[in-house]
Amino acid sequence: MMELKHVTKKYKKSLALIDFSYHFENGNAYGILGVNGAGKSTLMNCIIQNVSFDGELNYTDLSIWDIGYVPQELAIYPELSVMDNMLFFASVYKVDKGEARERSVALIEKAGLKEKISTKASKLSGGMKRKLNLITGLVHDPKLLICDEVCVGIDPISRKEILEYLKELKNGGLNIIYTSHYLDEVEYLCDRIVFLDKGKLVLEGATKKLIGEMSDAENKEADLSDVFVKVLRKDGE
Ligand SMILES: Nc1ncnc2c1ncn2[C@@H]1O[C@H](COP(=O)(O)OP(=O)(O)OP(=O)(O)O)[C@@H](O)[C@H]1O
Repeated sequence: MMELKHVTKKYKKSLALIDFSYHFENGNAYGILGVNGAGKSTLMNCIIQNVSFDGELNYTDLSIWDIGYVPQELAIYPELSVMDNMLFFASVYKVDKGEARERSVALIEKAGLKEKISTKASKLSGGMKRKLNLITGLVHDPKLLICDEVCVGIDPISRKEILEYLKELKNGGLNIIYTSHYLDEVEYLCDRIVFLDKGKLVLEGATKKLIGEMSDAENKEADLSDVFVKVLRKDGE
């Protein structure tokens, strides 16, 4: 799908990503994990070329138009209705008008927002805004969906529905790069995990394998949060 080689992103006062090299392969959901400030959003911003960086980024069988990006900060238009937000994002991606309408209605229904289809985004609840934010990233039927903390503020039932939907899309061939501090989400959805620490890739591996190794080592039923703590907790913490 794409390869990053020696990618480094320097902001004025910080090195957010340091010499990051990784080959993202088709058919996977990748979880990007790290503590606050580890460089997760920066990595995503490099992948969608939202920021300048040093190093190489090569998409192999996709283009920037095949990527859907759902940012951590809401990126919807408050004065536009739910439907018009969808149609706006579809037009950005040059989706045919008829197709855009059809896909938008289907996604709005899937997100449980059918009754709000004509409501201005500003009048939605926080969780509904999040759902709209997510489905705008899917309106052009991307090959890769990048999700940065998409379930923050969403109630547990809707969160479960969203994750099940993402899993369904993944099983249907959508590649996903996902970051969240809710490790149960990442464990459920992601086949592989990339751990970042202070901008550096410190470990990557298959989710099940990492958890299995941890279970053996600790002689208990471990989960992804055990792996996270083991990999990223510093001595003395
Ligand atoms: N636009 C920016 N200008 C300056 N520094 C930035 C900018 N964006 C991020 N940084 C810095 O880069 C580092 C990595 O930030 P980033 O947002 O990528 O981390 P993160 O892992 O996504 O964190 P979080 O889990 O809190 O969202 C931090 O030190 C942050 O302060």
